[in-house]
Amino acid sequence: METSTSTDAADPSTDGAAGDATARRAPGLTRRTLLGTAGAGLVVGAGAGAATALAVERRDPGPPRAATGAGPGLGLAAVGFHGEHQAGILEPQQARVQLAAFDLAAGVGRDGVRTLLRRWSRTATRMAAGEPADEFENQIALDAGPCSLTVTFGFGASLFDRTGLADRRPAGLEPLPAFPADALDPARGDGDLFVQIGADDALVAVHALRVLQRQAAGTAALRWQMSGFARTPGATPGPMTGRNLMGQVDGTNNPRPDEDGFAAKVFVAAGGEQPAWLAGGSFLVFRRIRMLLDSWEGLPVDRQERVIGRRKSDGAPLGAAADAGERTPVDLAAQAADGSLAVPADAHIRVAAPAANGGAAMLRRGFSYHDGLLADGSPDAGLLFLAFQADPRKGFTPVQRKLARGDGLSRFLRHEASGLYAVPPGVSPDGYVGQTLFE
Ligand SMILES: C=CC1=C(C)c2cc3[nH]c(cc4nc(cc5[nH]c(cc1n2)c(C)c5CCC(=O)O)C(CCC(=O)O)=C4C)c(C)c3C=C
Ligand SMILES: [Fe+2]
Repeated sequence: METSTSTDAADPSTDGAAGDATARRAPGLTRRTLLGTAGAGLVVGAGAGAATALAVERRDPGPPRAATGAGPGLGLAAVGFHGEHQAGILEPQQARVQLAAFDLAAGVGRDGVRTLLRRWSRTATRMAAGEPADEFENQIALDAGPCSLTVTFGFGASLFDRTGLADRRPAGLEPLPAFPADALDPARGDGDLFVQIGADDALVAVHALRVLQRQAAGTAALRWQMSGFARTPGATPGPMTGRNLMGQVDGTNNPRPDEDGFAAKVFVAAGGEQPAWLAGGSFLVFRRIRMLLDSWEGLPVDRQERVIGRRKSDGAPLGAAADAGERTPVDLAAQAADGSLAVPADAHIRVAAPAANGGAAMLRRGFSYHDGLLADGSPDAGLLFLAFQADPRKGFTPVQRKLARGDGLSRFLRHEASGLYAVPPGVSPDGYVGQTLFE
């Protein structure tokens, strides 16, 4: 059944990196959605393979979240695995994420990785369509639909040495520099292969990770794994940008897919400095950033707002009118009643702004985490910072250099793990992720 899912333009004013209405498809493919089949009364679950085969070859996140809300629509929404770019970059953030990195087993080379990537791609295609996962199906998500599952793969710098492909390693994978106050645990960062699994249901996300992990047995083993979360679709009366664990509206000033130069900020261009195999791909910077929440929550709200440079209630920039909103343009020259800068000199948005960093920009798509308590009783909680960009040497690195030195927010943060990955371009229906590198 064909559907007429409404727009091809994304609307980042909603609660994800790229809004709720992104609709793309691989060239030559029809747009068929699970919701379309659901309209005909079809029940979709992990065991409903034959019935859902219709919906495999396209990428479509389904209807706007506001219309979907909670309930069956949430489970039925599907994002096809195939497309120009990998899924999980432009789509709105799902409620749950699993992040993991794998290291190759000793002696595994290019052929072994190629075989694994073929299997992972085939299985990710099936799971994204709500089909059972090949031979390692474990029934964890048996009754659920795909819940907007996306599986996004990345390659760490070490993969290129281990597979004899050092000459094809992108310049953008140059290791990130050490930043002041970094307290990184190497065991929880980097890795040969990386995967970001997003879904609007925790079981669906964990199911996908378990399957990929078992498929990799003998070829690659988990190096680290982390779980994160964001706002559940339908939790707010209407679509809105989500909040982080500091209570701030977070994600407002992300580059927007409908703005000039968006692709150049986020995706690797053909014919540029990066190798041809990565054209249409991206780079992903990952940082596990713990928030010192006990200190933060002891700060009065007006001081919290000056640390960021935005109002906590609605995310409007400081210095803007009372009826301003999150989308009101930031005026960095605005003055408070006493003549001081309304957005202080060390406010996070002033220090991080592209205008203050030679235009450096990135698409932030972070998730919160809360993993219990540390030995001192403080929460082990914060942000799994994820930022897609065309070149980290022009995006993340210069911005983080400035933040580490002069950002008022950094007093409340600890960077505890880090990873940098080349994210290959999207996959064609008869191909596999990383094919342009491995063939
Ligand atoms: C190096 C890049 C960045 C890191 C690391 C980072 C960490 C971080 N940020 C917040 C909360 C907010 N960040 C906001 C804006 C913002 N942050 C960055 C970059 C990094 N943040 C940029 C480029 C921007 C946009 C600046 C601009 O152009 O205005 C905001 C404001 C709302 C928004 O625009 O998203 C918040 C809130 C936390 C909590 C955090 C680490 C845990
Ligand atoms: Fe930030």
